[in-house]
Amino acid sequence: MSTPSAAPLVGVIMGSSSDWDVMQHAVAMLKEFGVPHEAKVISAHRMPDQMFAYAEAARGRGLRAIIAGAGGAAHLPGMVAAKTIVPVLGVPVPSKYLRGEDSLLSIVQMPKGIPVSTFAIGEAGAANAALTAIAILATTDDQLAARLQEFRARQTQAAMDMALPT
Ligand SMILES: Nc1c(C(=O)O)ncn1[C@@H]1O[C@H](COP(=O)(O)O)[C@@H](O)[C@H]1O
Repeated sequence: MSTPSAAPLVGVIMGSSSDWDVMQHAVAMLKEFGVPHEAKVISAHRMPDQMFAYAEAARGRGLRAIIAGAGGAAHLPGMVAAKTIVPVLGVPVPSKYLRGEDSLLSIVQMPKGIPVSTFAIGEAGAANAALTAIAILATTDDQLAARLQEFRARQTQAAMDMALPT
């Protein structure tokens, strides 16, 4: 589909560098599929002006999906979604005191009209957000669609090959 140096199609943003342990799983999946992407720390709380600028420029820069991860009072995905029509995929990052249940509820309970597609808490959510971004791109990219089908087939085979210690 694209060379790694091509303009990013997917933006991966997170509220803090402390979210990287989780969000790296989204980046790893995008890399595995060869999808041009960028990864940045953007915080609605700590850098609201930069967050607005990022969201406002996203569509014009060619981003087709934004994966936004945050923990605790996780307003980043919703606020980005408020400022762009690029699909926003929200990843709840596990928090220190409430295990990410606060992150999940902060992201998922959006008011009607401003959607954030919300994923599971943690690593699986980050990986699945990337797979959804890839699926969005695959609607107009047959090569990427074929790679996604192969990924699914490998996963099915791995499940069928699972053995139990009997
Ligand atoms: N939820 C947000 C936002 C935001 O939503 O704008 N900005 C930072 N944070 C979150 O604060 C947590 C703690 O951040 P620090 O580790 O930097 O103190 C992180 O999980 C981050 O996503």
